[in-house]
Amino acid sequence: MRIGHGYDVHAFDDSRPLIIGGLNIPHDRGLKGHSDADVLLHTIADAVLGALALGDIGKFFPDTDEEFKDMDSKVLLKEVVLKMFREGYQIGNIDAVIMAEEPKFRPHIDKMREIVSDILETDLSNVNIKATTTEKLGFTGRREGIASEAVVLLVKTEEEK
Ligand SMILES: Nc1ccn([C@@H]2O[C@H](COP(=O)(O)O)[C@@H](O)[C@H]2O)c(=O)n1
Ligand SMILES: C[C@@]1(CO)OP(=O)(O)OP(=O)(O)OC[C@H]1O
Repeated sequence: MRIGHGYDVHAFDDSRPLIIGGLNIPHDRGLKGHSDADVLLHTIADAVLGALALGDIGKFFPDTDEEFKDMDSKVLLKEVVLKMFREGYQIGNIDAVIMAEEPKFRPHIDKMREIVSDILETDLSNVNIKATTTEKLGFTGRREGIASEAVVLLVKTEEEK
């Protein structure tokens, strides 16, 4: 078994749509980034790479490379999942949190879990996603951006889950 941790932050950007967990979330602003700025999927990808001791998404998808401009982060996460399979691992379980004062994510969480579990090729019951405000404290509390954090457990493909 291997454990991994991911953390990511993106600032709000009035000119972009809000894409989190592979979903377009209705909101008056989105997030700034080289890609579609899906902070949750980046966090999960980093957690998987971390568990494999393969570094981070910036190593494989540099934000200086035009190829990854406005990239769909579902594609990015899928590529990380393929690396995981090549290393002989699969998802044990994952637990992620989105930190944001706004918008409310609760109504979208179940759909996000479906999208993430499909990409990770794991059962829905292995994926937990939650959201919290930071009680108006810090940069998330000031509505300057959104942060996300995840932990993931990987198991050898031949191991019982
Ligand atoms: N952006 C958010 C933040 C929170 N939630 C949901 O509200 C619950 C209460 O949040 P607190 O920060 O006051 O603990 C939280 O457990 C989430 O279910 C949300 O949907 N979107
Ligand atoms: C995903 C990448 C690549 O398009 O760009 P961003 O959307 O800026 O995301 P970030 O989490 O800052 O870093 C990873 C980047 O390399």
